[in-house]
Amino acid sequence: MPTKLSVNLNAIAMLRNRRDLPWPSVTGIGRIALAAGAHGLTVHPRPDQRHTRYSDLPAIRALIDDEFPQAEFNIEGYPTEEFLDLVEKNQPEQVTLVPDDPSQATSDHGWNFEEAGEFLEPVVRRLKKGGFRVSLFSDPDPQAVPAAKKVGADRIELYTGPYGGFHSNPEKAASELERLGKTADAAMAIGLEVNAGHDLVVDNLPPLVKRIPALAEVSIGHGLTADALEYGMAGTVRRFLKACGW
Ligand SMILES: CC(=O)[C@@H](O)[C@H](O)COP(=O)(O)O
Ligand SMILES: NCC(=O)COP(=O)(O)O
Repeated sequence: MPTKLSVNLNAIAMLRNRRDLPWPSVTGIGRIALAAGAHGLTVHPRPDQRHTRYSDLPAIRALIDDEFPQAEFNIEGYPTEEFLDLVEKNQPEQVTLVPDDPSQATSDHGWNFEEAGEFLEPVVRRLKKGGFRVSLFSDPDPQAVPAAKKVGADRIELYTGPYGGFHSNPEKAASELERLGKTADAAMAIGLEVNAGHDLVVDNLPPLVKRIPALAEVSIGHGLTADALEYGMAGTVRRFLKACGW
């Protein structure tokens, strides 16, 4: 089966949050993404709610339940008590735990499983008891994978930021791709499923899914939203010109 696509709505929410107006609508864009065939929706609510707001989550849950029951809801974030409560209230199919600090602009590294193992183990147990699939954001490091398995996760999500960042350096991108591939091989060999995300775009996806054919899911926000603007801009300008009377 090809890799599933979960559309991350954080960039849409951040754009909406520039004004006290309801557009672009996070659920409206989520509906368009699911109607176009996306397999799920991802949000990464942070404590300052500068992207997805906590109040967006029930509406996304209802959108999936009412209109796209085959789709999955993936909530990402650092597992504070507030975050775990949010997860339990909104019942996603998947929770992705990310070691990000509230001051970070975006996620930029995976868990250090040796250091965080004791902290993560009861969190993963609680989430799994609640019926949620648990994925752990992971750097591409094949040696680290057994520790991820030990804390009880179902999946790891490979952090693809450096791979995406080497878009103009094919040699470095190829070596980073191999590190991602070796980490995925190591994870799958011990029964972990593998997701991937961060700075993925139309150009860097084909080599990634070729190197990791069993990649379960990619979650994509920034690059996908940029493409939606670029490819949707011409038609939108024409609608506005028409509204001006042209
Ligand atoms: C875990 C991960 O890589 C994404 O959730 C990323 O943090 C996207 O979130 P932002 O678009 O809010 O940076
Ligand atoms: N988990 C990664 C994600 O959801 C999206 O990251 P990005 O495409 O916005 O970099």
